[in-house]
Amino acid sequence: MVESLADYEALAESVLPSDVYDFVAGGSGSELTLRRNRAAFDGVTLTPRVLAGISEPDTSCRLLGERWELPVAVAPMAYQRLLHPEGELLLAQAAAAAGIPYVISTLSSVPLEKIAAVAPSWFQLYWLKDRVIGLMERAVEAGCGAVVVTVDVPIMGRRLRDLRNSFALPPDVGPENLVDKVTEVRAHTAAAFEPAVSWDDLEWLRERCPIPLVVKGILDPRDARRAVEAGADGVVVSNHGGRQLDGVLASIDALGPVVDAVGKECVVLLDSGVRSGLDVLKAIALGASGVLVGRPLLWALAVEAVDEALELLKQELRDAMQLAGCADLAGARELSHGRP
Ligand SMILES: Cc1cc2nc3c(=O)[nH]c(=O)nc-3n(C[C@H](O)[C@H](O)[C@H](O)COP(=O)(O)O)c2cc1C
Ligand SMILES: CC(C)CC(=O)C(=O)O
Repeated sequence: MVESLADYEALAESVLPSDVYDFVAGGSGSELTLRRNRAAFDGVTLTPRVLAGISEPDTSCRLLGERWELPVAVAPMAYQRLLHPEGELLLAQAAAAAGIPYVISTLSSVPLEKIAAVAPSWFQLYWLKDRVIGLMERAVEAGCGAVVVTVDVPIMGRRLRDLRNSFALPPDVGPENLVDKVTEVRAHTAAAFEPAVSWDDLEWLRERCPIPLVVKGILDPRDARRAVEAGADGVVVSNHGGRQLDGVLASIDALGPVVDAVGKECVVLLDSGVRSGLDVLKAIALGASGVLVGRPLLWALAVEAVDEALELLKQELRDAMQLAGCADLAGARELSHGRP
Protein backbone atom coordinates (compact mmCIF):
# COMPACT_ATOMS: atom_id res chain seq x y z
CA MET A 1 0.00 0.00 0.00
CA VAL A 2 1.16 3.51 -0.81
CA GLU A 3 0.77 5.74 2.22
CA SER A 4 3.38 8.39 1.48
CA LEU A 5 5.00 10.06 -1.53
CA ALA A 6 8.27 8.31 -0.69
CA ASP A 7 6.63 4.87 -1.12
CA TYR A 8 6.63 5.08 -4.94
CA GLU A 9 10.36 4.49 -5.25
CA ALA A 10 10.20 0.85 -4.17
CA LEU A 11 7.21 0.20 -6.43
CA ALA A 12 8.99 1.74 -9.40
CA GLU A 13 12.20 -0.14 -8.71
CA SER A 14 10.29 -3.41 -8.94
CA VAL A 15 8.96 -2.62 -12.45
CA LEU A 16 11.79 -0.65 -14.11
CA PRO A 17 14.84 -1.99 -15.96
CA SER A 18 17.69 -1.64 -13.48
CA ASP A 19 19.71 0.75 -15.67
CA VAL A 20 16.74 3.13 -15.95
CA TYR A 21 16.20 2.91 -12.19
CA ASP A 22 19.89 3.75 -11.68
CA PHE A 23 19.80 6.67 -14.16
CA VAL A 24 17.00 8.28 -12.17
CA ALA A 25 18.00 7.30 -8.63
CA GLY A 26 21.70 7.89 -8.97
CA GLY A 27 23.94 10.76 -8.08
CA SER A 28 27.47 11.63 -9.10
CA GLY A 29 30.73 10.34 -7.66
CA SER A 30 30.35 8.55 -4.33
CA GLU A 31 26.83 10.02 -3.98
CA LEU A 32 27.91 12.02 -0.93
CA THR A 33 25.66 14.93 -1.85
CA LEU A 34 22.77 12.65 -2.82
CA ARG A 35 22.80 11.23 0.72
CA ARG A 36 23.53 14.59 2.33
CA ASN A 37 20.39 16.09 0.78
CA ARG A 38 18.28 13.62 2.74
CA ALA A 39 20.32 13.72 5.93
CA ALA A 40 20.07 17.50 6.00
CA PHE A 41 16.29 17.52 5.53
CA ASP A 42 15.94 14.91 8.26
CA GLY A 43 18.08 17.06 10.55
CA VAL A 44 15.78 20.10 10.36
CA THR A 45 13.49 20.45 13.37
CA LEU A 46 10.34 22.55 13.51
CA THR A 47 8.71 24.00 16.61
CA PRO A 48 4.93 23.81 16.19
CA ARG A 49 2.41 26.37 17.40
CA VAL A 50 -0.78 25.19 19.16
CA LEU A 51 -4.40 26.23 19.59
CA ALA A 52 -4.18 28.01 16.28
CA GLY A 53 -7.88 27.54 15.51
CA ILE A 54 -7.40 26.13 12.01
CA SER A 55 -10.03 23.90 10.41
CA GLU A 56 -8.51 23.74 6.92
CA PRO A 57 -4.95 24.94 6.20
CA ASP A 58 -4.58 26.94 2.99
CA THR A 59 -1.71 25.53 0.89
CA SER A 60 -2.10 28.00 -1.97
CA CYS A 61 0.60 30.44 -2.99
CA ARG A 62 1.57 33.00 -5.61
CA LEU A 63 4.73 32.40 -7.63
CA LEU A 64 5.92 34.43 -10.61
CA GLY A 65 2.65 36.30 -10.83
CA GLU A 66 0.26 33.36 -10.70
CA ARG A 67 -1.72 31.53 -8.05
CA TRP A 68 -1.03 27.84 -7.44
CA GLU A 69 -2.67 25.23 -5.22
CA LEU A 70 0.64 24.18 -3.65
CA PRO A 71 4.07 25.80 -3.29
CA VAL A 72 5.39 23.01 -5.49
CA ALA A 73 6.45 22.68 -9.13
CA VAL A 74 7.38 19.53 -11.02
CA ALA A 75 11.18 19.71 -11.45
CA PRO A 76 12.48 19.64 -15.02
CA MET A 77 13.57 16.11 -15.75
CA ALA A 78 14.84 14.82 -19.07
CA TYR A 79 13.53 11.86 -21.05
CA GLN A 80 10.40 10.98 -19.09
CA ARG A 81 9.31 8.45 -21.71
CA LEU A 82 11.96 6.21 -20.15
CA LEU A 83 9.48 5.73 -17.32
CA HIS A 84 6.15 5.50 -19.16
CA PRO A 85 5.17 5.55 -22.87
CA GLU A 86 3.24 8.82 -22.43
CA GLY A 87 6.05 10.31 -20.36
CA GLU A 88 5.90 14.08 -19.94
CA LEU A 89 2.26 14.32 -21.07
CA LEU A 90 1.00 12.17 -18.20
CA LEU A 91 2.97 14.01 -15.55
CA ALA A 92 2.09 17.43 -16.99
CA GLN A 93 -1.62 16.57 -17.02
CA ALA A 94 -1.37 15.56 -13.36
CA ALA A 95 0.37 18.84 -12.55
CA ALA A 96 -2.42 20.75 -14.30
CA ALA A 97 -5.06 18.82 -12.36
CA ALA A 98 -3.24 19.51 -9.09
CA GLY A 99 -2.92 23.22 -9.91
CA ILE A 100 0.87 23.39 -9.93
CA PRO A 101 3.39 24.36 -12.63
CA TYR A 102 5.15 21.75 -14.73
CA VAL A 103 8.72 22.57 -15.74
CA ILE A 104 9.46 21.26 -19.24
CA SER A 105 13.05 20.04 -19.71
CA THR A 106 15.07 21.14 -22.73
CA LEU A 107 15.59 17.38 -23.10
CA SER A 108 11.92 16.39 -22.91
CA SER A 109 10.99 13.27 -24.85
CA VAL A 110 7.72 14.89 -25.99
CA PRO A 111 7.87 18.23 -27.90
CA LEU A 112 7.54 21.23 -25.60
CA GLU A 113 4.54 22.58 -27.53
CA LYS A 114 2.54 19.43 -26.83
CA ILE A 115 3.32 19.60 -23.12
CA ALA A 116 2.59 23.31 -22.82
CA ALA A 117 -0.81 22.64 -24.43
CA VAL A 118 -1.90 20.40 -21.52
CA ALA A 119 -0.42 22.15 -18.48
CA PRO A 120 0.65 25.53 -17.13
CA SER A 121 4.33 25.21 -17.90
CA TRP A 122 7.69 26.82 -17.36
CA PHE A 123 10.50 25.96 -19.76
CA GLN A 124 13.91 24.80 -18.50
CA LEU A 125 16.72 25.92 -20.73
CA TYR A 126 20.10 24.24 -21.08
CA TRP A 127 22.69 26.43 -22.74
CA LEU A 128 23.06 24.47 -25.97
CA LYS A 129 25.53 25.79 -28.49
CA ASP A 130 23.72 28.20 -30.91
CA ARG A 131 20.20 27.14 -30.01
CA VAL A 132 19.29 29.13 -26.94
CA ILE A 133 17.24 31.89 -28.54
CA GLY A 134 15.35 29.49 -30.78
CA LEU A 135 14.33 27.34 -27.80
CA MET A 136 13.41 30.38 -25.71
CA GLU A 137 11.24 31.76 -28.51
CA ARG A 138 9.46 28.42 -28.92
CA ALA A 139 8.75 28.34 -25.18
CA VAL A 140 7.34 31.88 -25.23
CA GLU A 141 5.27 31.11 -28.32
CA ALA A 142 3.92 27.95 -26.64
CA GLY A 143 2.68 30.03 -23.71
CA CYS A 144 5.21 29.06 -21.05
CA GLY A 145 5.08 31.31 -18.00
CA ALA A 146 8.82 31.44 -17.29
CA VAL A 147 12.21 30.35 -18.54
CA VAL A 148 14.31 28.44 -16.02
CA VAL A 149 17.98 28.54 -17.02
CA THR A 150 19.93 25.67 -15.48
CA VAL A 151 23.44 26.80 -14.62
CA ASP A 152 24.98 23.79 -12.86
CA VAL A 153 25.61 21.63 -15.93
CA PRO A 154 28.60 23.03 -17.86
CA ILE A 155 29.35 19.33 -18.22
CA MET A 156 27.52 16.32 -16.81
CA GLY A 157 28.60 15.11 -13.37
CA ARG A 158 30.35 11.75 -13.22
CA ARG A 159 27.45 9.39 -12.68
CA LEU A 160 29.21 6.14 -11.90
CA ARG A 161 26.08 3.99 -12.04
CA ASP A 162 25.45 5.10 -15.64
CA LEU A 163 29.09 4.59 -16.62
CA ARG A 164 29.10 1.08 -15.14
CA ASN A 165 25.76 0.23 -16.78
CA SER A 166 26.83 1.75 -20.13
CA PHE A 167 23.49 3.51 -19.91
CA ALA A 168 21.97 4.39 -23.28
CA LEU A 169 18.55 5.65 -24.37
CA PRO A 170 16.29 3.15 -26.14
CA PRO A 171 15.71 4.00 -29.85
CA ASP A 172 12.19 5.36 -29.26
CA VAL A 173 13.20 7.90 -26.57
CA GLY A 174 15.05 11.07 -27.51
CA PRO A 175 15.21 14.87 -27.12
CA GLU A 176 12.11 15.83 -29.12
CA ASN A 177 12.80 19.56 -28.95
CA LEU A 178 16.05 19.06 -30.82
CA VAL A 179 17.01 17.54 -34.12
CA ASP A 180 19.82 15.63 -32.40
CA LYS A 181 19.87 11.84 -32.44
CA VAL A 182 20.92 10.72 -28.98
CA THR A 183 21.75 7.32 -27.57
CA GLU A 184 24.60 8.10 -25.20
CA VAL A 185 23.33 10.88 -22.93
CA ARG A 186 26.78 11.78 -21.64
CA ALA A 187 28.30 12.07 -25.11
CA HIS A 188 25.39 14.21 -26.29
CA THR A 189 25.77 16.58 -23.37
CA ALA A 190 29.49 16.91 -24.00
CA ALA A 191 28.89 17.71 -27.67
CA ALA A 192 25.80 19.91 -27.45
CA PHE A 193 26.13 21.94 -24.22
CA GLU A 194 28.18 25.16 -24.12
CA PRO A 195 30.51 24.70 -21.14
CA ALA A 196 31.84 28.28 -21.19
CA VAL A 197 28.47 29.97 -20.60
CA SER A 198 28.89 33.03 -18.35
CA TRP A 199 27.01 35.84 -16.58
CA ASP A 200 27.39 37.94 -19.74
CA ASP A 201 25.38 35.32 -21.62
CA LEU A 202 22.71 35.36 -18.94
CA GLU A 203 22.42 39.14 -19.19
CA TRP A 204 22.23 38.85 -22.98
CA LEU A 205 19.37 36.34 -22.65
CA ARG A 206 17.60 38.47 -20.03
CA GLU A 207 17.48 41.37 -22.49
CA ARG A 208 15.82 39.16 -25.08
CA CYS A 209 13.47 37.12 -22.89
CA PRO A 210 9.98 38.65 -22.57
CA ILE A 211 8.83 36.40 -19.68
CA PRO A 212 10.14 35.86 -16.12
CA LEU A 213 13.59 34.30 -15.96
CA VAL A 214 14.67 31.98 -13.15
CA VAL A 215 18.21 30.71 -12.55
CA LYS A 216 18.37 27.07 -11.38
CA GLY A 217 21.38 25.58 -9.65
CA ILE A 218 22.52 28.31 -7.24
CA LEU A 219 24.21 27.39 -3.94
CA ASP A 220 26.44 30.40 -3.14
CA PRO A 221 24.68 33.60 -2.00
CA ARG A 222 27.18 35.60 -4.08
CA ASP A 223 25.89 33.86 -7.20
CA ALA A 224 22.34 34.56 -6.09
CA ARG A 225 23.19 38.27 -5.88
CA ARG A 226 24.85 38.12 -9.28
CA ALA A 227 21.71 36.51 -10.72
CA VAL A 228 19.54 39.31 -9.35
CA GLU A 229 21.94 41.89 -10.76
CA ALA A 230 21.65 40.15 -14.14
CA GLY A 231 17.88 40.65 -13.91
CA ALA A 232 16.70 37.24 -12.70
CA ASP A 233 13.16 37.09 -11.31
CA GLY A 234 13.97 34.02 -9.27
CA VAL A 235 16.60 31.49 -8.28
CA VAL A 236 16.37 27.78 -7.55
CA VAL A 237 18.70 26.73 -4.74
CA SER A 238 19.67 23.31 -6.06
CA ASN A 239 22.51 20.83 -6.32
CA HIS A 240 20.69 19.05 -9.13
CA GLY A 241 19.61 16.23 -6.83
CA GLY A 242 23.24 15.35 -6.09
CA ARG A 243 23.93 14.62 -9.76
CA GLN A 244 26.52 17.30 -10.55
CA LEU A 245 29.49 18.18 -8.31
CA ASP A 246 29.63 15.51 -5.63
CA GLY A 247 30.54 16.73 -2.17
CA VAL A 248 28.65 20.01 -2.34
CA LEU A 249 26.43 21.05 0.53
CA ALA A 250 22.81 20.01 0.80
CA SER A 251 20.55 22.52 -0.86
CA ILE A 252 18.40 22.87 2.28
CA ASP A 253 21.63 23.96 4.04
CA ALA A 254 22.37 26.49 1.29
CA LEU A 255 18.88 27.98 1.44
CA GLY A 256 19.14 30.34 4.45
CA PRO A 257 22.12 32.37 3.23
CA VAL A 258 20.56 32.71 -0.24
CA VAL A 259 17.28 33.91 1.24
CA ASP A 260 19.20 36.43 3.35
CA ALA A 261 21.06 37.66 0.26
CA VAL A 262 18.20 37.99 -2.25
CA GLY A 263 14.92 36.92 -0.64
CA LYS A 264 13.51 40.44 -0.68
CA GLU A 265 14.30 40.96 -4.36
CA CYS A 266 13.40 37.73 -6.09
CA VAL A 267 11.60 34.44 -5.70
CA VAL A 268 13.72 31.77 -3.98
CA LEU A 269 12.78 28.18 -4.79
CA LEU A 270 14.56 25.02 -3.63
CA ASP A 271 15.00 21.47 -4.83
CA SER A 272 17.07 18.36 -4.10
CA GLY A 273 15.80 15.92 -1.53
CA VAL A 274 12.15 16.93 -1.10
CA ARG A 275 10.33 13.67 -0.42
CA SER A 276 7.21 14.64 1.57
CA GLY A 277 4.79 17.37 2.47
CA LEU A 278 6.75 17.76 5.70
CA ASP A 279 9.87 18.55 3.66
CA VAL A 280 7.89 21.20 1.77
CA LEU A 281 6.87 22.77 5.08
CA LYS A 282 10.49 22.69 6.29
CA ALA A 283 11.70 24.43 3.13
CA ILE A 284 9.03 27.14 3.52
CA ALA A 285 9.92 27.59 7.20
CA LEU A 286 13.57 28.05 6.20
CA GLY A 287 12.61 30.80 3.77
CA ALA A 288 11.78 29.22 0.39
CA SER A 289 8.76 30.49 -1.53
CA GLY A 290 8.28 27.05 -3.01
CA VAL A 291 10.01 23.82 -3.98
CA LEU A 292 10.57 21.66 -7.03
CA VAL A 293 9.98 17.94 -6.61
CA GLY A 294 11.99 15.59 -8.79
CA ARG A 295 12.49 11.85 -8.51
CA PRO A 296 9.40 10.94 -6.44
CA LEU A 297 7.21 12.03 -9.36
CA LEU A 298 9.19 9.95 -11.84
CA TRP A 299 8.71 6.94 -9.58
CA ALA A 300 4.98 7.64 -9.53
CA LEU A 301 5.02 8.03 -13.33
CA ALA A 302 6.60 4.58 -13.69
CA VAL A 303 3.63 3.02 -11.89
CA GLU A 304 1.04 5.31 -13.53
CA ALA A 305 0.11 6.96 -10.25
CA VAL A 306 0.98 10.62 -10.78
CA ASP A 307 -2.44 11.98 -9.79
CA GLU A 308 -2.47 9.99 -6.58
CA ALA A 309 1.12 10.99 -5.83
CA LEU A 310 0.34 14.71 -6.07
CA GLU A 311 -2.81 14.22 -3.99
CA LEU A 312 -0.74 12.45 -1.32
CA LEU A 313 1.82 15.27 -1.35
CA LYS A 314 -0.96 17.81 -0.87
CA GLN A 315 -2.45 15.79 1.99
CA GLU A 316 0.96 15.43 3.64
CA LEU A 317 1.52 19.19 3.43
CA ARG A 318 -1.95 19.96 4.77
CA ASP A 319 -1.50 17.56 7.68
CA ALA A 320 1.95 18.95 8.50
CA MET A 321 0.61 22.53 8.41
CA GLN A 322 -2.30 21.67 10.65
CA LEU A 323 -0.08 19.85 13.16
CA ALA A 324 2.37 22.77 13.12
CA GLY A 325 -0.43 25.30 13.64
CA CYS A 326 -0.03 27.08 10.31
CA ALA A 327 -3.18 28.47 8.70
CA ASP A 328 -1.30 29.31 5.51
CA LEU A 329 2.17 29.56 4.04
CA ALA A 330 2.75 32.98 5.59
CA GLY A 331 2.25 31.23 8.94
CA ALA A 332 4.64 28.48 7.87
CA ARG A 333 7.32 31.09 7.25
CA GLU A 334 7.02 32.20 10.88
CA LEU A 335 7.74 28.76 12.36
CA SER A 336 10.82 28.43 14.54
CA HIS A 337 13.27 25.86 13.25
CA GLY A 338 16.61 24.40 14.19
CA ARG A 339 18.83 21.37 14.16
CA PRO A 340 19.21 18.86 16.99
C1 LIG B 1 16.32 11.71 -14.28
C2 LIG B 1 16.58 13.15 -14.02
C3 LIG B 1 16.67 14.03 -15.08
C4 LIG B 1 16.91 15.38 -14.85
N1 LIG B 1 16.93 16.22 -15.92
C5 LIG B 1 17.07 17.54 -15.70
C6 LIG B 1 16.97 18.44 -16.79
O1 LIG B 1 16.75 18.06 -17.92
N2 LIG B 1 17.12 19.76 -16.52
C7 LIG B 1 17.36 20.23 -15.26
O2 LIG B 1 17.51 21.44 -15.05
N3 LIG B 1 17.44 19.39 -14.20
C8 LIG B 1 17.27 18.06 -14.41
N4 LIG B 1 17.30 17.22 -13.34
C9 LIG B 1 17.44 17.77 -11.96
C10 LIG B 1 16.06 18.11 -11.36
O3 LIG B 1 15.45 19.18 -12.03
C11 LIG B 1 16.16 18.46 -9.88
O4 LIG B 1 17.11 19.49 -9.70
C12 LIG B 1 16.52 17.30 -8.99
O5 LIG B 1 16.03 16.08 -9.47
C13 LIG B 1 15.92 17.59 -7.63
O6 LIG B 1 16.23 16.64 -6.73
P1 LIG B 1 15.24 15.46 -6.26
O7 LIG B 1 15.20 14.49 -7.36
O8 LIG B 1 15.97 15.00 -5.06
O9 LIG B 1 13.87 16.03 -5.92
C14 LIG B 1 17.08 15.86 -13.53
C15 LIG B 1 16.99 14.97 -12.46
C16 LIG B 1 16.73 13.64 -12.69
C17 LIG B 1 16.60 12.72 -11.49
C1 LIG C 1 21.01 14.55 -19.71
C2 LIG C 1 21.23 15.28 -18.43
C3 LIG C 1 22.13 16.46 -18.58
C4 LIG C 1 19.91 15.64 -17.85
C5 LIG C 1 20.04 16.00 -16.43
O1 LIG C 1 20.05 17.13 -16.07
C6 LIG C 1 20.19 14.97 -15.45
O2 LIG C 1 20.13 13.79 -15.80
O3 LIG C 1 20.39 15.31 -14.28
